[in-house]
Amino acid sequence: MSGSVRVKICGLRRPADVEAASHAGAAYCGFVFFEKSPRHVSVAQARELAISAPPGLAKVALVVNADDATLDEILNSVPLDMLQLHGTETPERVAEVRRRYGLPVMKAVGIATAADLPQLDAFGAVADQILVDAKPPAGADRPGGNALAFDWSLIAGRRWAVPWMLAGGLTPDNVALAVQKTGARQVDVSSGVESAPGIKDAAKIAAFVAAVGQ
Ligand SMILES: O=C(O)c1ccccc1NCC(=O)[C@H](O)[C@H](O)COP(=O)(O)O
Repeated sequence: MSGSVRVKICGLRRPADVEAASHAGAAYCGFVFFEKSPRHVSVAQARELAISAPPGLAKVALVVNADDATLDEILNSVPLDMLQLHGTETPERVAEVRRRYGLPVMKAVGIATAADLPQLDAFGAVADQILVDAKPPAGADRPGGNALAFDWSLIAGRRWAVPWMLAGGLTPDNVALAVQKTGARQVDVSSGVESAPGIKDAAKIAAFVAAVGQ
């Protein structure tokens, strides 16, 4: 188990990944609906993965600027516990998605400098959770999952109105320090538990969750 710090393993693509996340003691698993990502899953794949998830492992759909038709298609097929909005969605859109689907919504906010921090307050006022992630590097072809950490001292000691998760470049080797420096009670990882982009590694997942619990 991960002590009192909850872990989300994002970008799962195979039933064995779901099993590995659950076995390690993760609290959440994430499915990426973004075609340019090496972690992209179809609605049919996500349905199979979600159905295989045991009770206690919350299933999160990660979408990027998804319209209602896309969300309808996902939610009509895939049993989910949370939506993660990882694009340039506005606070108004976050509120609209919460109202329309009745599921908790986590909004990802990219951080690079102190100038990005007010976004956390803005989304903390409308979302159920916020994901405090690294801002993607210039020219990146995806808005997250870039194995990039931000300066954790920017958020040390800060708190928001809703629960939050730390993400961005976390690995089994640095996650304990990240938790210590930021006070995070939830962490999210994708690249740091892979053997290659899009290929989750069960041993790294287990090592990550164990490192969080130390
Ligand atoms: O993982 C992707 O490919 C991805 C694509 C589009 C939007 C978000 C994406 N990933 C987000 C995450 O998996 C994490 O929530 C977060 O960004 C941390 O990723 P990493 O630095 O790889 O651990």
